[in-house]
Amino acid sequence: MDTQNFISYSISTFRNQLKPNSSHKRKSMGSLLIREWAGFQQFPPATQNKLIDLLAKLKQENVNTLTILVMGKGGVGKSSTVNSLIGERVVTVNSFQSEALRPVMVSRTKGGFTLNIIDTPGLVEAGYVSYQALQLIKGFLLNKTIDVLLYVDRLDAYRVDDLDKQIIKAITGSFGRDIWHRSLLVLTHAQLCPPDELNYDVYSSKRSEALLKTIRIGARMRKQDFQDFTIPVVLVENSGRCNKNESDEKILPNGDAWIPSMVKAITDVATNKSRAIVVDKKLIDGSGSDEKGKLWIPAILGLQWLLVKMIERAIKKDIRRDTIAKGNRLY
Ligand SMILES: Nc1nc2c(ncn2[C@@H]2O[C@H](COP(=O)(O)OP(=O)(O)OP(=O)(O)O)[C@@H](O)[C@H]2O)c(=O)[nH]1
Ligand SMILES: [Mg+2]
Repeated sequence: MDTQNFISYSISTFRNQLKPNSSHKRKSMGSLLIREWAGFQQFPPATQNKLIDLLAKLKQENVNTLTILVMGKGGVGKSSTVNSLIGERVVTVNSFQSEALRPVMVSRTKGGFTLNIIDTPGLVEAGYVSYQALQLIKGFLLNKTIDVLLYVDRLDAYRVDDLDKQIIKAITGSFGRDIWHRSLLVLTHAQLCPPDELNYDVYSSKRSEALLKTIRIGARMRKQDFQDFTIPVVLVENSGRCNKNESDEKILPNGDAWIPSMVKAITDVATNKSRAIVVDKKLIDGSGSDEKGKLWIPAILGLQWLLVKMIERAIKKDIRRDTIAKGNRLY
């Protein structure tokens, strides 16, 4: 069988396994109950076909499970993106306040393939990075392996600021720089009319470049290292009012059917030869991540103490000298 035939054979075998009348609704994996991916049937047939081909490719690469972590600031569309990807309303979306207080993992299975998506609370609290949220996320991820990170922000925000950089820094400090090799930049609210009559693609790439630069600076990556791999950018429109093409697929203003494009980008990252992020005790405690700087803290504190002592001694000497001089003047 030549390569082309082998690929067609694998895809058709996989298609048969994916037929909708799979007998059972739930599968037991140890104590974890994993549901059949019912939301898959909600996608239009054109999208389903593209996704089946992508899942078949993953299977060829022996990837039977994919665990996707979704992180970003509050209210940027993390949960909505999870719901769009699964094709069901599985996590709560809230318009008026930050909703998720703790991480939630949603698992779905189809034809022997398991998709785990972890939705997380927003990483900002009262204008600062929420280290409490990060701690919660790290605790939740203990003993899990992250295949792909979706770092979510909005396409229709026009600025990047220091807070964005601090968030990237905090993620890098928690999970190590390598997490960015397994990442996608996901930009929601992508059905927009760019300001100042800018062309849609020009506007999107300007916004993407600004955020990618922030990731590079926040993760303290050298320009060269950053150029050696690219963080794919995926545009997403979660709104129910998203435009559709003639095949009923949700499309962006540039005509791209974004759900299959996002799954394709996820598939590429999952098979990009970099290592998945294993969240073990060492990483959680900081020694395995980029928090190695913490080891310097006792030495720095010691040096500070020495400095204070030296200044104290100098002041006392000065006072003593002053008092003797005053005494000499009195006599
Ligand atoms: N128009 C539009 N609205 C969106 C999109 N994504 C999310 N929203 C809306 O933005 C609001 C916040 O969405 P969520 O998905 O709850 O955002 P989140 O990042 O999960 O928020 P937290 O869990 O609070 O951190 C909701 O009103 C969503 O309907 C999008 O792509 N387009
Ligand atoms: Mg949410």
